[in-house]
Parts: sequence; C-alpha cells; structure tokens
Amino acid sequence: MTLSSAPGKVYLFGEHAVVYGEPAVPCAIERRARVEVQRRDDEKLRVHAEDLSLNGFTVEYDGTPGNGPDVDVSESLISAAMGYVDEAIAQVRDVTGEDDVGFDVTIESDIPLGAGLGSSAAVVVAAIDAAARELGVTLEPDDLAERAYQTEYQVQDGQASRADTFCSATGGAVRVEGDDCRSLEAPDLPIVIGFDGGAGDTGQLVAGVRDLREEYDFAADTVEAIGDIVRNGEQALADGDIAELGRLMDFNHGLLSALGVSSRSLDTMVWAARDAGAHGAKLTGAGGGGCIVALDPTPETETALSFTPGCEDTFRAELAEDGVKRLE
Ligand SMILES: Nc1ncnc2c1ncn2[C@@H]1O[C@H](COP(=O)(O)OP(=O)(O)O)[C@@H](O)[C@H]1O
Ligand SMILES: C[C@@](O)(CCOP(=O)(O)O)CC(=O)O
Ligand SMILES: [Mg+2]
Repeated sequence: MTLSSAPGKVYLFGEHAVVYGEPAVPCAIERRARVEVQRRDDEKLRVHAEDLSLNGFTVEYDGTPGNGPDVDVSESLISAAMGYVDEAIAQVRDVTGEDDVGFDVTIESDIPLGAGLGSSAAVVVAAIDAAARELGVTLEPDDLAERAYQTEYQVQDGQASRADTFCSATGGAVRVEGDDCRSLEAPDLPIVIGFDGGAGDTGQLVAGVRDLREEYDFAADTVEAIGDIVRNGEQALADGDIAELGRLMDFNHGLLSALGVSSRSLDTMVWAARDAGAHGAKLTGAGGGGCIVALDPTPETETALSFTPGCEDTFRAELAEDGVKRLE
C-alpha cells in the first residue's frame, strides 16, 4: 500500500489567461487530497471516493429477497466523475511500462470539488505519485508535474495550463507561463476563502472564454490585460506589498467578470470582503461558482463572509510550503 497527498491552491492572479500563454501565479494551500493505492493481482481499477457524488442514476429492484438492486449509471456520468483518476492511472501505466497493472485506489480530500481550489490537480498529483511508487518508481517533481499536466490536458480536451498541477506538485507560490514553471518567494499572505457551496464546470467555462476571445478583439485584449496584472502582481509579491496585491486582485476579478466567468454569489462574496476592509478579493480558478480568495490580516472578512447570504463556508488558508508528500 502506498499513500501520497498533494495540496489544493488559490490563484492570486492569472487563471483563464494562463491557458493562452499569459503568466499566472497560483499559491498552494494547506488543504490536501490523499490518495492510497494498492496494486491488484488483476488488471482492474477499483476506486473508492467518499466525497464524489453522482447526480442521477437508475436503480432496478424487484423486491425478491436476496436479489440486490441493479444500479445503472450512464457512461457519461461515470467518465465525468472518474476521468481524472482513469487518466492518472493511464499515465502511470505509461511511465512504468506496466500496461496491464490494476489498482485499488482510495481518495480522501479536504478540497471542495469543482470550486476553484484545484481538487482535480491535487487528486491527480497524489494519485500518480502513489501509483508510480507502488510499482517502485519515484518520479522527480518535474516529471510528476508534467504527467499530472498531461492528465488534466487529456481530460479537459486539450484546454489546460500547467499552473494547477505544477503548483500542487511543488507547493508554495509558483509562476507559470506556457511550459516555463518556477517557484516564487512569497511573504506570509493573510488568505481568506469564501465558498458558496457550489461548483463550476471547468471545461465549459474555459470554452466560453475561448469563444469570446475568438469573437471579439476586446476579449482577446482583456486576456492580455490579465497578463499585465500578473506581471505587476509578481513585483508586488516580491516587494511584500499586500495593499498593492489586493488592488491588483480587485482589478483581476473585474476582468474575469467581463469574460463571463463570475457569478452572482461569487460577486456577492467579493463585495462582502471588500466592504469588510479586505485589501482585495477575486474569484479563484475556473469560476462559475465555488470560491473567492481575499487578503485580510484582520478577522473582519471572515466575519462578514460568515453572515453573507450565499456564502456557505469561510476559512483562512495557510500557504502550503510542501507540494506532494510521500506518507507511506
Ligand atoms: N475527492 C475526490 N474524489 C474523486 N475525484 C475527485 C475528488 N476531488 C476532485 N475530483 C475530480 O476532480 C473533478 C473536479 O475538478 P475541476 O472541475 O477541475 O475543479 P477544481 O479543480 O477547481 O476542484 C471532479 O469532478 C472529480 O473528477
Ligand atoms: C481556468 C484555469 O485557468 C484554472 C482552473 O482551475 P480549477 O480547476 O477551477 O481549480 C484552467 C487551467 O489553467 O487549466
Ligand atoms: Mg481543476
């Protein structure tokens, strides 16, 4: 049995634009996915994921004692739920050359699904690391990040950046521009998260921005302007200038909103944080629903968010210095 964990992340700046070659700065946070892997003696994959739920299935049951229910779940629902794990295992089969190996996989996670905190990247990084080690192969951090990126790229139909997976594999604050991925020095940031209890569909949201960018030059300019914000943000991060980081995050949120990836509840939480005196606030990740990230060293933002209708949960997030952790 082999166990690895990997952290989720928030984007300080640059989600969506990073898909088109602009830089982005995500930052790993101490909320982790843990994946336990056990080699099987057949070729099957058995996945136990406590936090994953399926919306809609058919059960056939005739009531005869001893005749259990026959549950029928559509292929598309299963592949939407299992796509990341399936592809992560395909990457491990490829890198180890063990094409026919099977695994029992158990996933446990503190990261809400589809909420912009990078649950997919954390699950994929931890799964690849644990499954490869289960076969006696310890991947170097860069190889692990690359395999995890390939997984997201496949599952998201060729629309993925290296930002989430590199950040989850290496930890800390990182800068990603195309295939140039590096770690950044970051001050201790007073990160507050607000979660609306919902989720967004990463693939659909990315496709929406792609279409806008193709249709309107000003949408393409908006994506480039996000790149400019990121470059300014890097400087503010290097200077430890939290007030400037906040201003730039506010600006970044406005441009993401213009690109159609915010939502009423995300905007409401962003404004609640700003009204409470946060240095700045923005949605994080793909958007559509899920989480915002704000910077506030005082308890005010958390208090305000806890009273904001539509905000289901709010918590502080510590920067995760470590990326993947090899636990057993
Ligand atoms: N705890 C988990 N167990 C199993 N699969 C998970 C888990 N967390 C995330 N996933 C996978 O990741 C998908 C969500 O990823 P995504 O839409 O990119 O959102 P995000 O990365 O922002 O959380 C889920 O549909 C599921 O396939
Ligand atoms: C929208 C995007 O920039 C980030 C998606 O982040 P998340 O999966 O919502 O945590 C897509 C990507 O970079 O692959
Ligand atoms: Mg994701």
